[in-house]
This record gives sequence, C-alpha cells and structure tokens, in this order.
Amino acid sequence: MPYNDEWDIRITDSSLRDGSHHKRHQFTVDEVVSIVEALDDAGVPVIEVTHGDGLGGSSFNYGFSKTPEQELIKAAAKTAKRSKIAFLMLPGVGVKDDIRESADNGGSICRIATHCTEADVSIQHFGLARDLGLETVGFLMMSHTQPPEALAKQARIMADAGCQCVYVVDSAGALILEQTSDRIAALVAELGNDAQVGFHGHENLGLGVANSIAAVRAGALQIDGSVRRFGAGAGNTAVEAFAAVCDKLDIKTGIDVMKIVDAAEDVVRPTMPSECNLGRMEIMMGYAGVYSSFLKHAGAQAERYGVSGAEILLRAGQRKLIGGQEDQLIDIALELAAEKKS
Ligand SMILES: CC[C@H](O)CC(=O)C(=O)O
Ligand SMILES: [Mn+2]
Repeated sequence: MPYNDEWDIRITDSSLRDGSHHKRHQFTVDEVVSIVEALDDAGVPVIEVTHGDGLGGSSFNYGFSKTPEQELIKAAAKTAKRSKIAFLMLPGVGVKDDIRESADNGGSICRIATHCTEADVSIQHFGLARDLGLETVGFLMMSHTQPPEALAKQARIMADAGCQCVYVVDSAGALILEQTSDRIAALVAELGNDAQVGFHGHENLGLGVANSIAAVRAGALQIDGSVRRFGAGAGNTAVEAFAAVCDKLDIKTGIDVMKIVDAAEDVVRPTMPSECNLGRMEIMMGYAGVYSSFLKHAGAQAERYGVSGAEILLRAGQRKLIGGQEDQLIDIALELAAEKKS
C-alpha cells in the first residue's frame, strides 16, 4: 500500500536535527532558513528541526545550542511552504511543555524517541501530542540490540499510546540488510493498520541507502535521511542518493532529484563544519554497535586522555552503553589511560 496518492513512501530530512550533533548544535536562524527553503523547493515532505539530542538537549552534558531550538523551529515553520516541520523529544531530556511550545511555534509532527526496550516512557507524551492535534512518530533507538519480536512488542506499546508511525532506529548504523528488513517486517506484522512503520539509518557501515531500500521492500512507509548525510557518526542515509535510487526503482517520493542534488552541494554543504567521514571512528561505531551521537564525545575524551578513540568506542560497544550514558566514555578513557601507564 503506498503512503498516499502522491508518494509511495514519505521521506523526512533530519539534517537540521541529527546534523546538529555533527555541528555541535551551532545552527543559526539564517542557516535553518536557507536549508528549509532549498529542501521545501525540492519537495522534501518533512523536515526535522531540534537540538541533536531532542527538545531540551541544550545542556552541559550534550552541548549547548548556539540558537535556542524554539527559534529554529519557528523560523523553519515560517519558511516552509509545503514541507511539514517535525521535532524530536526524548522523555526526560525534554518535558511536556517543550512539546506544547514546539506546537505553538509551528511544529506539526511530534517524534518521541526512547531506548528500544523502554517504549512505556513515551505513553503520556503521545497522549499529549494527539490531544494537541499533532501527527505522531515513535523512535525505537538502538534497534540493533533487540530481536525483531522484542521490537514489535515495544512498537505495540507506542501504537496503543497513539503513535501513528513507529520507526526502527539504527542509531549505531549497525544493522545489515536482512537484519533491517526482518525488524521492519516484524513491526509491520504486529501493527497492521494500527500504525505505519519507518526506518532511520546511519552510514557507519556504508549501508544507509541499501538498508533503507530493504526497509521499504519489507513494508516501511516512512524513511529518514539527511541531505549530504549531515548527521551523527558517519551521518544518515543521504537523502539525495536515496531519492535518486528510489526514482530509478520507480518508488515515488515526490522529491525532485536535480533540485535535491543542488541543495546538497550548494546550500547544505556550506553550512557543515566538514563532510561526515566514513573513517576509523565511524566504522568502529557500526562495528561495535555504538550510538552515533557518541562520536564527538569519544573524540574529545580520546584527545583529553591521550588514548585511542576507536578503542573507547569498541569498549563502549562491549559495555552496551545507551544514550544518556555519555559520561561513561570518560570512565573508559581513564581505564585505557591507566592500562597504558602500567
Ligand atoms: C539523541 C537522539 C538520537 O540522536 C536520535 C537518533 O537520531 C538516533 O538514535 O539515531
Ligand atoms: Mn540518528
């Protein structure tokens, strides 16, 4: 079943949220306006705008935003002519008033993210979002850590709470092809007509586009990416490459391929501090199964304690760290420094 009459699937661009990690949360209103203008003109249906760690993420632990995220959401909503503006919140990082404020500022899609075994903490937030008339999306983060059946049970909790599309979120970029499609298929089977299923990929093993196609073939109707891969770790599935592949496979996305490749090169790239690399650290994140947003934090601790960043990430994977446990990277760095001395 297609997404609607216009699109077979709906693409959400996350560069102004997941890209915030890569930019250390330093977006300006002018940058947001120029990116939203270009993506809107290219036909991107949804654009996500928030601090990288979601509403309320601007903090000592995660990194302070240059511009308050509500100003960015407001500017994005004022600029977009066709695209809807989405915002992300992690219960506990953000609070319900942040959802209300985002809605007041023009955000119309509320995305609630939880660790993939903790969907129950999202129940009240989906309830509020639906009461406010918002469209709802649920994020099961670090989905590689759970088998398909376990994820499907968590998806059911979100759908019963009012979530209209539950995403398999490959936060670590660790899923490989069938591991993606098996998870998507399990959610599709569990949710039926109660909610759609989506996929959010990261490029840490170079599989963002391939995994996203596997997800579509397994029944996902919403797919995330970031123009120019502007996201955490090695970045997200490149929207422009994914749109081009969909075009060749006759999957309708509504995105104009020529316009989106221009937007990637001429508008988005100049706002990025650097390209999103697929280097030693990023590959290690996919290989060891580490949350992509840990990249900058692990790099900082490696430099501070004179130890290998790739080793920090490998141990973070062995410890099965999840979002919010960034401080344990310091612990690992100290452990490595002590081993080096002895
Ligand atoms: C901190 C939220 C996180 O970056 C959400 C996300 O994009 C992911 O888990 O991949
Ligand atoms: Mn992500």
